[in-house]
Amino acid sequence: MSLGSRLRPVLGLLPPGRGLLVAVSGGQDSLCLLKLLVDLVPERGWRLHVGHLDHRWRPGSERDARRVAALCNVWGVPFHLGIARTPPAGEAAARAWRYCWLEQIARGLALERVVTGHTLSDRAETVLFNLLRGSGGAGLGSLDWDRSLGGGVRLVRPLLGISRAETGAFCLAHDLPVCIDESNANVTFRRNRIRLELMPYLREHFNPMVEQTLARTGEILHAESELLESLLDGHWHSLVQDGRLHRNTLAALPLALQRRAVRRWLSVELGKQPSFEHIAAVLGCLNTPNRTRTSPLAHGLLVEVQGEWLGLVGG
Ligand SMILES: Nc1ncnc2c1ncn2[C@@H]1O[C@H](COP(=O)(O)OP(=O)(O)OP(=O)(O)O)[C@@H](O)[C@H]1O
Repeated sequence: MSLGSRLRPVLGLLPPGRGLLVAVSGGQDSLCLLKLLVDLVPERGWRLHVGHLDHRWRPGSERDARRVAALCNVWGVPFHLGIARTPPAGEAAARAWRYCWLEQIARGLALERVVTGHTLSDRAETVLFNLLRGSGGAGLGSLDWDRSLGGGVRLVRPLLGISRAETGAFCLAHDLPVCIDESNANVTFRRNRIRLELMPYLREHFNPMVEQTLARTGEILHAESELLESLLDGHWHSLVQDGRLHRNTLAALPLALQRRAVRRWLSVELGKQPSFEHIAAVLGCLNTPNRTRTSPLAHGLLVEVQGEWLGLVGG
């Protein structure tokens, strides 16, 4: 079956006539995505735009931008370029900058969707990456088809059912000018080691379909995580008041929801994801005497028992 036909079942995420900002790095996944979408424009009537970000991480990075711009010119798709003023320090900063820029451009052009070229292979690698870091279901299922990017813009990943091997073959068959990112071969990055060393090992020695299997695990865990989050939503109102957590309400929840509640509460109050140890420390205060305190969690803040409530105080 062609990749175009494989995409059909998920086209509901990209309704006809909508404005789409396609994030194109110039690599094989996003070029494949762009070509598939361009071919569908006559039928779907989308208003397509392309966004490319130059991190300025390596000399000559502007070459990738020129290549993508040239292709957009040939295909008649408006091209937008974001250039980092100073190169982002690391992957996480780069990702935050990319999504923030893409959302702003999309909003400025009144485009409802940002579309990225994440594949089934990315999803499988994310499951492994987060498993090795010790994530729970939310982290393992974090890469999904569709989520809010903020500002009324949604982030859609239509290639999550298609592997990197397939996007590579597609680009070859259509003679697309794929940009090679040499940093992808650098195995000092943990993600690259998973892709280049761990995944081939697992494929050879454990399961030839390991990518598909892990991607499916990600899909299952995402749905289960959504269910738990919606159950938590139902309790939130009685759990949290004025930034404090109600101890007895928390204690009455099943352990899985207790952990999620504390995780959500601390993420909001601390502005960062808490560790498992922090969550356990807070749950350790469920039956302790008044004024019991945890050790400091972050930014010099710790959790204190305040009668019926758990609150954050400076250490
Ligand atoms: N420099 C870029 N310019 C435009 N889009 C990009 C750029 N880098 C990545 N993207 C978009 O993000 C997709 C995923 O890229 P990549 O796997 O390198 O990012 P990631 O950081 O691993 O993803 P995530 O943001 O989920 O962590 C690409 O297919 C593309 O759509």
